Amino acid sequence: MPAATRPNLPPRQLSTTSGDYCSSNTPEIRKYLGTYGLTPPAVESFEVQSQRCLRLLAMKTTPIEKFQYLVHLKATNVHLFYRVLGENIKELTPLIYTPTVGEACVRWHEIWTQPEGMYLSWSDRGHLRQILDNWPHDVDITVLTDGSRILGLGDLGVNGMGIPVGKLALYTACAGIRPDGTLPLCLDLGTSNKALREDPLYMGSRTPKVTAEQEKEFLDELMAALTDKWPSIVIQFEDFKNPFPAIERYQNNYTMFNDDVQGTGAVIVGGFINAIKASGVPVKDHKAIFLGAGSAGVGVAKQIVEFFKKEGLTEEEARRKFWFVDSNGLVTQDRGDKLAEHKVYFARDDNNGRQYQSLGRLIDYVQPTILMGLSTIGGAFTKDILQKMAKLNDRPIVFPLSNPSSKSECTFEEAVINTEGRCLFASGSPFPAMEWDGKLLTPGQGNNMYVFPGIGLGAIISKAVSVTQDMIYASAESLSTSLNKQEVADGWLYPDIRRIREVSVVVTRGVIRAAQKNGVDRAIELRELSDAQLDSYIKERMYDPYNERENIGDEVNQLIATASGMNGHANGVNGISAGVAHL
Ligand SMILES: NC(=O)c1ccc[n+]([C@@H]2O[C@H](COP(=O)([O-])OP(=O)(O)OC[C@H]3O[C@@H](n4cnc5c(N)ncnc54)[C@H](O)[C@@H]3O)[C@@H](O)[C@H]2O)c1
Ligand SMILES: O=C(O)C[C@H](O)C(=O)O
Ligand SMILES: [Mg+2]
Repeated sequence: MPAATRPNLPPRQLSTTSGDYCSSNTPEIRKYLGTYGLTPPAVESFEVQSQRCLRLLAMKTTPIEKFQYLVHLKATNVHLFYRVLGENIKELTPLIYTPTVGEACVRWHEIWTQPEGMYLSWSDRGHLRQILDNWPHDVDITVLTDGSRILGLGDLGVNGMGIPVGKLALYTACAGIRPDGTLPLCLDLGTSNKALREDPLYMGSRTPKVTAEQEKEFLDELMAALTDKWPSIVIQFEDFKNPFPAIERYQNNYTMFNDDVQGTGAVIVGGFINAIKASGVPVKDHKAIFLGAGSAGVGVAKQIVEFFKKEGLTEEEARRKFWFVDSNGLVTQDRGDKLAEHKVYFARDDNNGRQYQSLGRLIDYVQPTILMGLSTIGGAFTKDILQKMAKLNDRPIVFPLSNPSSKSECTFEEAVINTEGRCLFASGSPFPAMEWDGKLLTPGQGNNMYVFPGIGLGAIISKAVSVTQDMIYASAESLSTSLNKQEVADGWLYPDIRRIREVSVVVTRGVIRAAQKNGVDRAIELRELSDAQLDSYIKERMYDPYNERENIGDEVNQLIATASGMNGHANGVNGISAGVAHL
């Protein structure tokens, strides 16, 4: 076949990142692009490409090398990346997200190779709206961090960019938000991490973190700029050290939510509802100890209060079911230190002057049915602690939720062994299944990845003006109903992550219905749809990498179609795309 020139086509800059050299491009596409002869001759199917990706991945020996390969794949062939991810979601999520993303953030300044997302610095204030014009796409959703509390790893400054990037990849993989509708955003407001500031490879401002007041001023400008540029944008706050003022400050005026407080609260309630059922203990008899009284711990407890209220408890009865422990011991009203505002609601006043410093002693005193960990203290649920829980309860509820794995309060194996296989378990980071007493036990993963994609998609599709408490709670309830018969029969607390796209549809529907109930939806035509119709509507709007051409881009399709005397897309042109969508 003669190598073709590019008849009737304007000059085009070829690019390695837009699929111009993709091995699935047919000879016709290669000719039109002028890449004929510049790639190996085979025209490859997705299966073959995928096989190569998985082999390449298997050749990488460390999680961080695998992470880097996947970053490269996303940058060079985005649809292939999402196909491979979608088909191997259980295996690959721990590589692009928690726990590997934790190590990637710690080493971001060493492993960075290519730009992803946007960085906005303190010195940019006054110009944020202008800078947003540099972003080349229309944005549906952004994940925003200042890097100040990355997982349980502390302040990592602009190294925290890995988190918005990872979360948004899950928005696409789990809820089908178009990749080019996502904006990872990292604020460069200085960092309290002295070692990073002094590291020659660090890529952020080498100044201490700005004050809380200055950060508010910056965020006020940013929220206005984002919404001016993209009026329907959904803004997710992530991994801020002190996120409490942000929710109160912005939730009524912007479509925003804080994933660590609200998303985490919802995902834990979702699994918790199932754990309570499985425990056999009536709601009124449960008592919970929380190790860690930070944004996530208090966020989770507040959502559980809502659940207890729906189950018939008064707010006062619900509130009194919690005992919080922070780095100074049991959170009480008479502890002698000034409690942070968010802890006051749960501070105990019935401790008779006793200040419990040790978790073990507190367990003896409270006799809890539930033990939650959001403390960032890896291994805090020791053998002794777990055995106490097992002695007190037939089915102790044990949720070590801190991330990444190294910060988990215990592993699944430790929990199973020390409770003789009886615990109802969910952890923030993934752990492998294990055999116990001839049975395969599978751990639940209580990670906000089960809900944030559906909260975001629900807010986008309903065009919500704000994200209400009812929308958050609806995501939890919907999640708890999304298990199939087999998962329920097997005693799982969360659905199989391999079904995450189906689960996200259920969560999205619940979120949209709650937006409608609260009257914050602007897409009011959706109110008329039945649940089945709404589900179809949601699915139709979800990005599906199998329906995308192999990265040849609309521009090239258009040119091919035009050159062939056809209108619109290249579907059917000389068989060019006949197979492309399903190669
Ligand atoms: N599973 C999930 O989906 C999920 C979601 C959000 C956060 N998290 C994890 O939860 C953890 C906490 O996040 P956060 O935003 O609340 O952080 P935070 O910094 O606001 O809170 C940490 C809390 O732990 C307490 N703490 C620290 N050392 C302690 C000790 N030795 N004993 C008892 N308490 C101690 C602190 O006093 C504070 O109350 C992180 O590891 C994060 O990765 C998990
Ligand atoms: O990022 C995660 O895996 C969950 C959560 O948002 C966290 O901060 O730990
Ligand atoms: Mg987080």
